[in-house]
Amino acid sequence: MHEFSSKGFGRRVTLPMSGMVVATVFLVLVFALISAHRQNSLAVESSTQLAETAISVKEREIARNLKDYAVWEDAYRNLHENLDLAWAATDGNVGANIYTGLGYEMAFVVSPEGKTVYAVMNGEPGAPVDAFATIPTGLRELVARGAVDAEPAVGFLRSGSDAFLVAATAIVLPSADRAALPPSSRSVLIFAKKFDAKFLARIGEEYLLQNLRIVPSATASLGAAVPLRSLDGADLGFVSWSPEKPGTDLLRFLLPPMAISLVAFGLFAFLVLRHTKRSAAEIETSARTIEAYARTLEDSEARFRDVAEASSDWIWESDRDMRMVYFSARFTEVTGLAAAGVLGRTLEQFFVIERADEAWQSRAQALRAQESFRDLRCRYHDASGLLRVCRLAARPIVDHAGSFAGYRGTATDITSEVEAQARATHLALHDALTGLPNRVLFHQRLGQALEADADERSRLAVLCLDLDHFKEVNDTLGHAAGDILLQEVGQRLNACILPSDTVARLGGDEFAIVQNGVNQPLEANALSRRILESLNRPYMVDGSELHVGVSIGVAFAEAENDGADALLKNADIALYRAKQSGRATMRVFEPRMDIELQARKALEYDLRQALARNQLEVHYQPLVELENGRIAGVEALARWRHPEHGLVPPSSFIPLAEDTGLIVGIGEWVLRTACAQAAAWPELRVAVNLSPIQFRHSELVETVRQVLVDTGLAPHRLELEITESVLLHDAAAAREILTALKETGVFIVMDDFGTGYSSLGYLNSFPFDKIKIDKSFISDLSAEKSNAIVRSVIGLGQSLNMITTAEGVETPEQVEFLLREGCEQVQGYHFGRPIPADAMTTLIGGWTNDLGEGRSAA
Ligand SMILES: Nc1nc2c(ncn2[C@@H]2O[C@H](COP(=O)(O)O[C@H]3[C@@H](O)[C@H](n4cnc5c(=O)[nH]c(N)nc54)O[C@@H]3COP(=O)(O)O)[C@@H](O)[C@H]2O)c(=O)[nH]1
Repeated sequence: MHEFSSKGFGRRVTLPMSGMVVATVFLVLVFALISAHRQNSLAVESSTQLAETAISVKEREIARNLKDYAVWEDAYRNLHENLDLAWAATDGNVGANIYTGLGYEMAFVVSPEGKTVYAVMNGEPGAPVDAFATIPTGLRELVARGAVDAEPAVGFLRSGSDAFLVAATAIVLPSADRAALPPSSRSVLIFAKKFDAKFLARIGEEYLLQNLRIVPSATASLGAAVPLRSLDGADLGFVSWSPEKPGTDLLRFLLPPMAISLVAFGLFAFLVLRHTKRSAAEIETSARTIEAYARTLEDSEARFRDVAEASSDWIWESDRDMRMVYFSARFTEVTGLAAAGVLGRTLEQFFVIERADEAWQSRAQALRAQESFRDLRCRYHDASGLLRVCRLAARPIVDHAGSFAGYRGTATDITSEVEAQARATHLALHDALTGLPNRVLFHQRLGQALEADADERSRLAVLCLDLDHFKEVNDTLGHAAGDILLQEVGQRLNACILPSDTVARLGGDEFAIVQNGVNQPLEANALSRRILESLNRPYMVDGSELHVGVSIGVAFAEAENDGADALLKNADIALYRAKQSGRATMRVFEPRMDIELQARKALEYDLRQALARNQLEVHYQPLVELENGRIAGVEALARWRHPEHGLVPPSSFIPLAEDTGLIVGIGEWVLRTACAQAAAWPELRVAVNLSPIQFRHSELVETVRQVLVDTGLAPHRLELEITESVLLHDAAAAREILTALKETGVFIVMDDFGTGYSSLGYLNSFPFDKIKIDKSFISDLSAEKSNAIVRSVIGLGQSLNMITTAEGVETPEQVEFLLREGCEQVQGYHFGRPIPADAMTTLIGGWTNDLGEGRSAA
């Protein structure tokens, strides 16, 4: 495209125009100046001629006047033949009148002998003046010529510093033949006119020559001059004047209006140019805009081409019958299909509209109504036969008549997007570790199931599952092993359910199942049994055989229950109850469970306040040496004096304290209180129970050490009772802690021996000082089996050099049996119930050695 610019316009139009204007002005000026100069020159020329004429006239005039006096008979008689001065001067014939009348300053009569015989100087006749002395140069030659010439000889001669126009001629009779007269016989009359300022002024007036004057040189001329030369060629100066200057006058006349016209023209030209320039600039702007539009259009087309070819979209067109008539090149690149093979097929033959698309109906309607549509999701088969997903958008093509002529639109292959979306949805709804539905999907499924009618709802059961001892697997074998275990659990659960059921991992070791059973609650029971049986089977993880059970809580949907959350909560309460019931079991939700749970929560709340409000107490139960009946020590047992419920036994709040972690604070408080109390008693030992939770607490050893220091109790007077469960968790760590505790000097007691695994290995490999036989064996001593167990434990203690204590001794028969079997210590109601510290202080003071009487402390 031709570039149009205001600069270019300036170069092409403004400058030539300005040049022409300047050239015109210059030419007019030059012509005016030349013309003025020529006119001035002509004026000088003509005034010079005039000046020359004037001089010539004055020459002729002096010659004529001279001749009038010289060619006169009276003059011949009185000035030549006889010199009659009276005639000349007195009579005034050739006297003062020469000056006053004719204006000649000098008049001389020179005799034939060349002598000045008469002179009139400035109107004074008869002055003895020698003409040749007055006019020393050139006069003789002039006189000589005048003497012979028919006409007076005229010329300019200098007298002093003045120039004179001098004329000389012979005095003759008018009738005389000059040629016949010898020159030597002639007297000559001379007139001289001084060329002074006055004379020149008069000439100037006559001949209109301004400022006529004599100047010494041409350079001093007033503008025009003619030289004055004497007859001998001597320089007498110049007659100069101020010639008229019509050219200059003309210029003076012309230049101002011309200048004004020029300025006006220049201004006009400037305005025209400026306007033109502005117009040019506007045109240029327009041209640029058009150019920019054109470029934008080109860019847009290029962009469209690039986008069309570079994007995954392809462009398609259909005719009014929806038959495909055009595909862009991208179509083949994306689908692998040849456009020719598809052209001619209808839109709906190639694209299958996805009816699952939420808004598909309105979009499909728009398509049929020949309106614009977008986001119409379709499927199609690519060249390899794979089903792919694309999104269509199109606008109707309208022909010149305004009728629908087909569609033009884009198709975007969104297969990857849809797949990614599906993956994301799966991830959002499934547990990454097990692949099971997660809590979100579980809620969706449960919600959907609950939307069914009352009949179907009554078949619905929710099972909440929690693995038993999973935390221990995680803690001992690490999280990787825990993950493998969870995956295995997921697979086993999946194997237990029916396809209509949903099993989900809610988090950690919690799972849940939505079961659709025709015969509820039978089917839920059956499923629970299957799960208990399946999950109880050992797991092989990293070459180790692991055992984890599962606790199950089941809740059934009521015809009008409160929804998914309520159902799940009920199942969770039932699960809690299953856990409380010793794990590895199932419980079905009952409404009272909820009440109990609420009560437990209230209790938990109160327990949190108990320590701060001094509601806890320590009671002491004596430990008696069976052989001599003396009190060997006391067991410190926690009590909670609740403001409303009265004295709460530890069995009601210790498990709660353990579940909530409050046991750490409570346990330390019991330890400190018991040690402080024991320090006040004589050489009695005090036994304090350590919860497994306390045992796992990292600061246990330090706490014990510090309490002993603080209370001043000798370490050997403190017995710490632990149960087997402490050892189960992490045997190595337990050994380390027990050893550290042992090093402080305290006694370590194995409590409730016989209730757990009762591994003899524990007794051997851990530093126990005492074994306490659980009261369940003592109360059952009538049974043969219990007898045997108690006997063997006593024997074991003896062989391991450990003290054996039997707890829960209530009858003399039991005492007798234990005495017989060699049991060293006893504890039980037979000897005394747990009592407050004051009562124990009193009891210790009054205690006798009377075993036979079996006095009770309670
Ligand atoms: N971690 C802690 N545990 C504690 C603490 N205080 C108590 N406990 C544990 O609570 C359980 C129940 O204790 P308690 O209700 O005090 O019962 C003790 C005795 O009263 C009871 N006992 C004693 N003699 C008899 C008897 O002849 N018959 C009978 N039925 N019961 C009797 O036995 C309990 C003491 O048992 P043990 O600890 O195994 O020696 C109990 O397990 C306590 O350990 C505490 O501060 N921390």
